[in-house]
Amino acid sequence: HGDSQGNGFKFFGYETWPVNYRDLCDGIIKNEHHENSSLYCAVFFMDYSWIKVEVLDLEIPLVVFRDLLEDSSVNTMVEVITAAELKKQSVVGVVNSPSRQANGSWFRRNANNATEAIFTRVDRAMPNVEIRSSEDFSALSYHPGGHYSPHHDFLTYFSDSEYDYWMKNFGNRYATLIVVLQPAEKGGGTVFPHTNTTVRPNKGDAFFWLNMNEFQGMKDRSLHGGCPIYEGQKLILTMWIRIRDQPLLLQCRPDGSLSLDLLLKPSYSQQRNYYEVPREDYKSQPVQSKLEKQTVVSSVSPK
Ligand SMILES: O=C(O)CCC(=O)C(=O)O
Ligand SMILES: [Fe+2]
Repeated sequence: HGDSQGNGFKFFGYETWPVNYRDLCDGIIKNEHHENSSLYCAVFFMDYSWIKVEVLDLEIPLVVFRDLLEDSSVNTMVEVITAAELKKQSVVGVVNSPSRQANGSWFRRNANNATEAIFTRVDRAMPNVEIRSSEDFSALSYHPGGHYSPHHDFLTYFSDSEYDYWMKNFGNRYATLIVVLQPAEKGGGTVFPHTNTTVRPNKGDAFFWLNMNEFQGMKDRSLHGGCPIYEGQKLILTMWIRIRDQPLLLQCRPDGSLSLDLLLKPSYSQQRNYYEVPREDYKSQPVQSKLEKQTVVSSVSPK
């Protein structure tokens, strides 16, 4: 850590990065550190294969899925993106913004064998996240000098009249999943400044976090940015997952916090909607006299 690999490297949009955030980006060196150390790891068996999850932040939460994808689907996806015509990406309608320098293209989940394989694998890894509520895959390519300054994926509108198709039908951006197809040679992590964390996973890994709090407002702590690329090309797939039909936020504890079990131990809770126990079911149980005075506080009423 404390590496100065970014020293002296000026890029278009340099000034959109607070110095301490850029320093946080530069603390990560390829093949030396993947990212700041994990809090803990979990492994579960799903559909005949192991899923490995590491927790980097409990509060957002931010998790990394290791070796999620097979090389073959990653390689095919890289070929597809390389052959596609990529467009300069914009921020809130502004093309060539100093806050975002990347090229990209959208891919439907059933666009080709690779997108289908990736979608299916992500679905297996997160059975309690409804990824059918997500926008198309956003394939992004960053070259040296490319970056995306720290921002929130949660969208802010000033009135309902500004809502687009996604907002009207699927609501706001509840969570984000990023699939790493190819890390840059130098630079190009993803920084979460409020957690002091830079994620810089390897080919075939993916990471996931929530952009919304339990009141479905913006989660400040989800602030993140695509660190500047110093060498090589970074290729990722971003999946912005909308709030429609999501079980995780409904399963709040009394203090409003989120149970990570649905992410880390989903095989215990196989069925997607296992938490939706109607209150009536509790009432119809014969109540033993000893328990009579107790109130059921754990049931969550379906919305
Ligand atoms: O490039 C990155 O690491 C971050 C990309 C990002 O923030 C986004 O696509 O919303
Ligand atoms: Fe983002």
